[in-house]
Amino acid sequence: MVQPKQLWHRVLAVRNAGPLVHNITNYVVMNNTANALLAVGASPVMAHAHEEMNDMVSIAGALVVNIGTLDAYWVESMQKAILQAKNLQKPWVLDPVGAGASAYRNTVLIQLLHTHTPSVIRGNASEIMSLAHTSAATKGVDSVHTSEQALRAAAAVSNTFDCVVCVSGETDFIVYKDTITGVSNGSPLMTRVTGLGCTASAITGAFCAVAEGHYTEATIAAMALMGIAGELAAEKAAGPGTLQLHFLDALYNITEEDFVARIKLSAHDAV
Ligand SMILES: Nc1ncnc2c1ncn2[C@@H]1O[C@H](COP(=O)(O)OP(=O)(O)OP(=O)(O)O)[C@@H](O)[C@H]1O
Ligand SMILES: Cc1ncsc1CCO
Ligand SMILES: [Mg+2]
Repeated sequence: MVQPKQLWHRVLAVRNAGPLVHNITNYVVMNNTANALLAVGASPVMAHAHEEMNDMVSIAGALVVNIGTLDAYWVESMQKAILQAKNLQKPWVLDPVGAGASAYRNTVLIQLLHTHTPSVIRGNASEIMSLAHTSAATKGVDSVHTSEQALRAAAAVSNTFDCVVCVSGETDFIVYKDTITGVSNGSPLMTRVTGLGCTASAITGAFCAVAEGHYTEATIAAMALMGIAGELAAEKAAGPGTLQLHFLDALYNITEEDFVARIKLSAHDAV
């Protein structure tokens, strides 16, 4: 299994390189996501005008596509950006927010996935199960399943699209084909702040930008950083409001000592 120190080096790589991450994301989370990217040392840009998709992807280290607040114009932006990522061989991360909640979301997801296979898909359990057609149940953008329940679906999606799949939850599972790594950090209070899953996907994009193709390890490192920062923040927070503030500070201030002492990794057999 990957060593905590190796993962820490990926945190440092993001801080040192400061990659630009191009996000096409939802109205709800744009500000939190941009601030979280800055806190880990990356540079965010949120953009969706058709006219600038090619230029923006060409200067970015990674593209993150999040379907949280969809409309037809944005879908075309997403397709243009994904095609440019394909042409320039840049990593792209898909956050299938609300997969299964509407027929429109499902149709768009199929279009995006067939435009070019993502490097990583990061979603909650219900979203990943919807992508694998193993369940149609969701509660909008929130999961009604545990991440363990989505493991078989995650493996199926990874095999179908030949990409890394991360299912978040109490334990985050990072799945690539038959390799499954669990990250059991985090706090239940994280589910009471909107868009921390979207933040996880954006940070995964930053880690992929400096990963030189090692997207599984990049995703494990990003999810461990999310979880540990969430734990550190929850220890100081009085509720969701202050969790959000302490979370950004924890992302920014986290040390190798915190990271290595707190990380909870596990290896799992194929399901
Ligand atoms: N019960 C839990 N215990 C600990 N950590 C959790 C728990 N549930 C979620 N997390 C952490 O919260 C973060 C967001 O994951 P979550 O599964 O809530 O995403 P999501 O449903 O896509 O969120 P959103 O749609 O609001 O962006 C991840 O880093 C995950 O590890
Ligand atoms: C609440 C919400 N609705 C659409 S996107 C979003 C942010 C969390 O996914
Ligand atoms: Mg989500």
